[in-house]
Amino acid sequence: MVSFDQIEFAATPHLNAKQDDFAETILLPGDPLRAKFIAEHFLDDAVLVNDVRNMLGYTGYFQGKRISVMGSGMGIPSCSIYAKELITEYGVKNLIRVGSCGAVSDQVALRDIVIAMGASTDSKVNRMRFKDHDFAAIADFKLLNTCLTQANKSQLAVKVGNVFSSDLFYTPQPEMFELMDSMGILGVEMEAAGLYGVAAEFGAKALTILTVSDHITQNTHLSSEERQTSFAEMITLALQTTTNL
Ligand SMILES: O=P(O)(O)O[C@H]1O[C@H](CO)[C@@H](O)[C@H]1O
Ligand SMILES: O=c1cc[nH]c(=O)[nH]1
Repeated sequence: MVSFDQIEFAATPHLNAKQDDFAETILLPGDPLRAKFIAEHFLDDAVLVNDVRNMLGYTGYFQGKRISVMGSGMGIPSCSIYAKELITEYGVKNLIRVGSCGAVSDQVALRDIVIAMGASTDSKVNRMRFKDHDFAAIADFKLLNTCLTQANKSQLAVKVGNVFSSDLFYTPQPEMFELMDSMGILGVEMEAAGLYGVAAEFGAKALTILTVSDHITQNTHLSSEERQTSFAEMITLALQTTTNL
């Protein structure tokens, strides 16, 4: 029987891209089909660089700058695997999540763009990496500042603040939504706190930009087709941000 150590991976257990296939900056949507959509509609000369588990990853150019985009999967464990391998095995330095989220506040509406300055969570991952203490999972200031400057320049309204990264999409604690609203949570999603923890642990910069696809407390939703295709403003904001890094 062949042991795990004896298996020769093309690159990592989860990525079959060649050493310099990824750019220094990568956009990370949860959905690999959103990565394909971004590559096909927003990048020039995009080539597929990863297809392990159909977690499609591409590298191309935006306004002449080399940029990658890849799905990260759903949830902190999946996103953490890809973020860690991209940083430590491929030298990726800037990771920008472009995701969807649910809103819990009447001050936040469907299609709003939320930038996660920080991410609260019910996940234990950052306590695992921080000796059981509370680690403040925050965006990299340079990425955040560059993104906000770009949003202002584009006259694009964004909401900036705290989000909640949940381990369970189907939560057994719906009473949390009211508390989240009262504590200023702008959106509920499933990766930001983990992505920020991985970036801190392995020395990279990370930012999360979200589009509100569901209003949890108002029970309104974008269709799945809209979720995949209607995030143009957020994607453009993320890509324009990368040109100023
Ligand atoms: O649209 P994405 O980026 O996948 O983000 C959100 O959507 C998924 C849940 O439907 C979770 O991954 C959550 O974080
Ligand atoms: O995690 C998520 C993502 C989108 N919408 C939600 O309600 N939750």
